[in-house]
Amino acid sequence: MSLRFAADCVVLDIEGTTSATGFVVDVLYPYSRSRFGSLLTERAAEPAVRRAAEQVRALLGEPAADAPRIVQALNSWLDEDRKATPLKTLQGIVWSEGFARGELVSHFYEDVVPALRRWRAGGVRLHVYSSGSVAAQRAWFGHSAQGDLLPLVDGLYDTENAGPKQSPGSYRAISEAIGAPPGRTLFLSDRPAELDAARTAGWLTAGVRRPGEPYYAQGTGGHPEAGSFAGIDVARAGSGP
Ligand SMILES: CSCCC(=O)C(=O)COP(=O)(O)O
Ligand SMILES: [Mg+2]
Repeated sequence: MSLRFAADCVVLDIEGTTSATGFVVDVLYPYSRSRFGSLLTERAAEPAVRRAAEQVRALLGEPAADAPRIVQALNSWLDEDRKATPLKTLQGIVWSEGFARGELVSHFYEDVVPALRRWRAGGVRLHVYSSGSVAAQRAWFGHSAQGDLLPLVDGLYDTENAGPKQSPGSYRAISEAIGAPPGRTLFLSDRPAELDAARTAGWLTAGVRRPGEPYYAQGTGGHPEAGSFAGIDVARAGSGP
């Protein structure tokens, strides 16, 4: 059964929704883990690295934490899959360089790219909102197995420029930035708590529930449910779904 929405734009979660969590955890996480040491020592003076290191110290409540202590904290957050903003910033630096060198190629479920093209051809704007940093998102969409998907995307949002994904205020901030009414904005995610926050902000929601993903057993928490993007029809509000 298809879900039908009248919406002007779609906002996409990545991990568990457009792409497999297993790929992120098995391929991307080890790639960043093995490079944090050199990033935090050899490149500590780079503004983005220095700023993220300060954010880690603040989160730890340890103003004097040195590079090995920061690396230890990052690795334990990786073990927990904690979506801490400085962890995501540092991963984004490492991953973008890996994608640019051709050492990484991103994964999208096979139903995703045809649906993105279909919705966009119908005049629907596409945005991304992920815990992964904007730099990581840009690299992810720019270096997929299906080619460069960035031309399909109108805007990228993360926990730095929008806020935490389980906070309704973040969705309000994105509505403000993209200039679309909340009631004509559809959020697709695998996590019920994110969908709840989006709905509180007045957005349309659909839970994407894919077998094998961590939130599959939990269900969508009462949000409309789709097993893949193939089962989601989006038409611009006013043009009839
Ligand atoms: C290109 S981002 C890589 C995935 C990632 O690190 C992440 O945290 C994604 O979380 P999401 O909010 O998309 O579920
Ligand atoms: Mg997700």
